[in-house]
Amino acid sequence: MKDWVIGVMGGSGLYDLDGLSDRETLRLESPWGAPSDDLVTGTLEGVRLVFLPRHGQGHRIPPSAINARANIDVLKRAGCTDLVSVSAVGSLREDLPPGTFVVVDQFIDRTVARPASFFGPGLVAHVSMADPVCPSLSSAAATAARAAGAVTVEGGVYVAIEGPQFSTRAESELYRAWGCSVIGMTAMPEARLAREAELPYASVCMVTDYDCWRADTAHVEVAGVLATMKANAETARRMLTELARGLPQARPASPIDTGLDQAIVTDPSTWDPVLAGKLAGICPRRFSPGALG
Ligand SMILES: CSC[C@H]1O[C@H](OP(=O)(O)O)[C@H](O)[C@@H]1O
Ligand SMILES: Nc1ncnc2[nH]cnc12
Repeated sequence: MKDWVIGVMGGSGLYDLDGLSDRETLRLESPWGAPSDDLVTGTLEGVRLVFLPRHGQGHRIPPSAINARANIDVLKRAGCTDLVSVSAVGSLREDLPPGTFVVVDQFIDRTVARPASFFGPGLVAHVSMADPVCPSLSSAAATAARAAGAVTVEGGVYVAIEGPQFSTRAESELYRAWGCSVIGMTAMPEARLAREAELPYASVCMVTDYDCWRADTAHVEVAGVLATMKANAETARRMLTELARGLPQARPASPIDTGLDQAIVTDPSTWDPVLAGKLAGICPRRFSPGALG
């Protein structure tokens, strides 16, 4: 077995993975509340995968109600070393038509109603989000998407909106003027929380529509998004197989693995013990009972 454990956060249209050997369902509890669903674990090309559909089976959970803290917490507790997110997105650029896979490398967060940190009063930390994705995992995901047959673009800015409504035309034009490439509702605060949980993160975005800015193109509607996702879900699954196949046996250490060492400000002697206990899931190295400090 290779020494990676890849968490896969499935988005709209990707509610399960097939082809896993040793498939098992895991129900994990989190001090942050209920995750979106049970985890499905199994082996693909010598790599352990842990799958979680962020909207839950049957797409029950809207973007604002996704408990991203619980989702990241249970993926980390399940032993994930890295996290690959798969998302449906609208395109804000002419040269990113539906069907394109964009492995984004930046985010603009316009969400307003979601807990966005594991930390808080009594235990303060500030991680860097300057480079919010892991470059090597993103590059491996892009190579895998190409091998799976997808037209793939490396790099791009994802603007995360609160939703659940799609954007107004003025907002869509504003995000284009800001230089955003794609638009979705879920990558934030997920990417922030993955960073706090010391999980290298890659975001593979599948373009399903042109949002509502493009002349002579019908504005985005859910039916079109789901139809395009259905057509691309198999490619996303192949991308994950290619990713697992391409990973080397040994996982190189990443600075993200120990990012909290530079980020915690609060003096350990004053840590809130309740919050420290909750944080043991995302960082046992610092917060498990035997390691406090
Ligand atoms: C079903 S269209 C809008 C929905 O799709 C995207 O979800 P995900 O990122 O989980 O693939 C978008 O963010 C919205 O949640
Ligand atoms: N145009 C769009 N806006 C927000 N989220 C989306 N997900 C897929 N298409 C989208």
